[in-house]
Amino acid sequence: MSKLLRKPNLVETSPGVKIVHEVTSENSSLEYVGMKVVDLAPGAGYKEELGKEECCIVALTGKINVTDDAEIFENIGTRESVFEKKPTDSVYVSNDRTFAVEAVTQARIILCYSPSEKQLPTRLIKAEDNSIEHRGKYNNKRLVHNILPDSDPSANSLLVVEVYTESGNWSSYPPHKHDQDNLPHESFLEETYYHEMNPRQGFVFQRVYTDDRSLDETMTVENGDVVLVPAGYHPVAVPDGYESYYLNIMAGPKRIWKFHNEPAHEWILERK
Ligand SMILES: O=C(O)C[C@@H](O)[C@H](O)C(=O)CO
Repeated sequence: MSKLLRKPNLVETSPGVKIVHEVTSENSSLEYVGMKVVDLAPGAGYKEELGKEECCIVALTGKINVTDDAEIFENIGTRESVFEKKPTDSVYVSNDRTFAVEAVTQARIILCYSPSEKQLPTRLIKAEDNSIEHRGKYNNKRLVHNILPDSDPSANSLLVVEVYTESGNWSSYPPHKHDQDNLPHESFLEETYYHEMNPRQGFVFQRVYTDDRSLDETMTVENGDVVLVPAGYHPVAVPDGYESYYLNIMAGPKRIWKFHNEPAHEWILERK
């Protein structure tokens, strides 16, 4: 059984609140990245007291209200399905604060965590604040919504991004890694992938492998699955007929996304 692939496992913790995924430093090998995927029925509430970790609350689908006890952000969230392919709203909350989320409509939220010591202001990251990128050509085309890129100083460690890969295309490709603290050449960042497919019965393949192949897993990933990337290259291949969406959370000792392409496959980028 794969150590890196997590299937949705819905646990109802209170009426209308279902934890779909929970990745922590206790139940995984990750030290810098944690995540929760939470489903909320209309009117249901989820509250958390953060310790020494920061959190980015992504309104993946549906509408929610979010408060950190000082500010309230009402009716945030922009889409019913991620495949509407429009950016959504998120809220950054710093360590040692409390936050509460209330669902206005049926909602799925993703809570992205990383260890953090220094308090920063709570921030509403509006959908229109996301920078949008179209990357790649031929069968390497993808659409990116940058929620918390390294150019945005709102967080201490967290980097959060959404990626759409077209049918029959590849992403995180040519294969790249960021598992060495060796700037300016490469940064060390752990990563998680939360995947969805359209139509939902689709699947993608994701390979996670290191140069020495001490880690080398190729996974069949289905709708709602999470893949952990503690180290190594992590390309995604999408079959014909299906579109892929994933949300990446990255964090490490330095908040810089500097990746290293696998030299054998870098020529992909040189094509005219
Ligand atoms: O551009 C892409 O294909 C997306 C990836 O860069 C993805 O966000 C990732 O692997 C980050 O390290």
